Amino acid sequence: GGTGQADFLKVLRRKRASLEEATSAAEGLRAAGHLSGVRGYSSAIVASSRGRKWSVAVELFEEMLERGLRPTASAFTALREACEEGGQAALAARVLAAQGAEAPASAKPAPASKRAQASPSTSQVLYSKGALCTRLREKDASPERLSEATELLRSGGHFEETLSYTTALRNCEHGHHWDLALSLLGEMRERTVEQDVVTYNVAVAACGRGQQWERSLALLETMSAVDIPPDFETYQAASLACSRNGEWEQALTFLEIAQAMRVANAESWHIGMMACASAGAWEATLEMLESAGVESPKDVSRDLMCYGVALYACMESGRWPLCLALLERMRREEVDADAVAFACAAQACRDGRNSDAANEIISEMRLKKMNTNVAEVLNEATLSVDFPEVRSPVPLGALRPMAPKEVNLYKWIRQRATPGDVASVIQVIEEFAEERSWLKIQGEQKKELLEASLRAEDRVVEFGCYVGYSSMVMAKKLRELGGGSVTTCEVDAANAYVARGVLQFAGVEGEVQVRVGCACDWVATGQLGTIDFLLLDHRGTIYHDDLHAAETSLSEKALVFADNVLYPGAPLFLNYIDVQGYKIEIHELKEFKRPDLDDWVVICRPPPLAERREMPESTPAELRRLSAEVDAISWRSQEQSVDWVAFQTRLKPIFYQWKEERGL
Ligand SMILES: C[S@@+](CC[C@H](N)C(=O)[O-])C[C@H]1O[C@@H](n2cnc3c(N)ncnc32)[C@H](O)[C@@H]1O
Repeated sequence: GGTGQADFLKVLRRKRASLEEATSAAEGLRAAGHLSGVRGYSSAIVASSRGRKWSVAVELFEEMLERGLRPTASAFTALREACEEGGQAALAARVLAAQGAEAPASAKPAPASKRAQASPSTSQVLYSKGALCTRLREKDASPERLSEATELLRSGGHFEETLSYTTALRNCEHGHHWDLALSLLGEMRERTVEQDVVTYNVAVAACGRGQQWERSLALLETMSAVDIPPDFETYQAASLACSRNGEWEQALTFLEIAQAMRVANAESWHIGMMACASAGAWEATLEMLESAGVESPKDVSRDLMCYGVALYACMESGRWPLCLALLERMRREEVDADAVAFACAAQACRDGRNSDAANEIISEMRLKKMNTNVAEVLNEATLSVDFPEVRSPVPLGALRPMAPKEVNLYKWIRQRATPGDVASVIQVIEEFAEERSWLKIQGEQKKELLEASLRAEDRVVEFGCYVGYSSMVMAKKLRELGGGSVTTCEVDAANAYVARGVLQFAGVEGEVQVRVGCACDWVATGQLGTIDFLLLDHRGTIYHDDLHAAETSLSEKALVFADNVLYPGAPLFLNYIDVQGYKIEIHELKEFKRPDLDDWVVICRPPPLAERREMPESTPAELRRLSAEVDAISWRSQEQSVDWVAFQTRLKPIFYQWKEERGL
């Protein structure tokens, strides 16, 4: 007695557990009645596959089929992978065949000749866990849409362990769906999915963001009832919850508890100070400045951070003389003020009609070569991009050195476009490219072709997100068509953060998820889900490699849409799709805002699953040389200006000859 479903599953999941231990855990599940329905079996199959006990997983699988039960999609996938890993290719093929067979599966798995049919598109539509969780971030999602997303997560077998629930809760936090977060928390308990301190921390945060600070407090009590001790993040989340609701005194109470329990740190202290400052409690803020380094956690000192918050509090409450005194004291204590600190003081003086003092501060800023546009500095200090994948918001200022043009674009959008109106954001980006500086986006003719190529319910994967322009074009089009999802990979973290900010502003964060990293690494994780529409727009000279890696995820109706095939050029990709037997369509058009540069967009369709081949062993030397040249000029173009037109004049005849030879 005493051992619950979660404990047995834990044993099954453990890679180091022996086969005997795993078999008796499965026995334990059966004895306790946890193997009665689809969900119980499927969780056990997923767990034993993760733990590399393919034989246990297969046994459970056979048992399910005998009883006329159909495993969940993730059980199928996990089992197939476990069989493949265990060198059981024939078994893996049988599992695949059973998945392709009509539901519910019959006792006898379908013959292997049905294999080609067993692609994901013949079974139920499978969205990746990430894509479904992303929907929970939509702030104005209807209850029906939210419950559809959670139902898809459940039936897709994505809700089998702690981490998936926690991810969903985190997304609920960002979508302000505190009620859904609480109900998922309850569901975890009912289904005996293990809860940990992180699960509760996220739930506390979700209530806080949903303006339900009292429920946050109630959760702290639940934690002690279920015997999960809070950690420093719990108290931070709780005091942030209070802070968001203007309850600064309550926030300080949590700070005190955290300090008494020795789990407070500098971040906790700053959250407390900000709670006071933003609620207008300037005296309390200044008191905290005094106690910094004295009665505070060890890692706190009277530094720029504390002074900055104090200056902000005094500015907000109109105390300009205090601001001047603070600046003076910073000088004495040799704490260097930054642009934001100066700007707070200058703004306070202006508000107090003391323009002499304000001007003096501004000349000091000028001497230090800081931006002297006070409003702009303050505005940028309050702008940050905030999304579930990072623990705390990323301030725009931190992104500026890495992506100055893109940060300016983001600010442009915030000033000119309408929040939540994706069409206006798309248009403002085009205007920026027209009026300020060129952007490497799929505008004009390319945009039209992209829109015309999408189909309802397409699960789009994009390689090369940049600032999210094409992702938004697709999300908007998919909305018009009635549904679908976009997952986009971006290797440059600064671009990806800007993109997330832009997507959030446009109100499409529920349909688009940004994955930071190399496209091929994301493919390797298997987390991109099934792909109906693959958009290649990252680096032409590696399209063929990344396409090959993604091929096993392509659905039967999959289309590949490749931009920049002629300019700057993707010769090895052309060769690849030709040799592999793709159906190829070439669209001749112009590069965005470059009427002097021709380009090709290639739309192609992979051969049926059964006919797909390995990577060709050799490619013609001429093409490889061409590809190396494209790489070289592309790298050079990042440092200096290059003559693209001349380069094209040389390249074009080779591409057109290739095209003619194939009658395309
Ligand atoms: C032409 S831009 C994409 C434009 C975007 N599709 C649009 O139209 O709005 C190419 C982007 O791909 C990114 N990139 C380059 N190599 C990559 C890789 N291996 N994986 C993911 N992203 C990559 C670059 O950082 C750059 O932001």
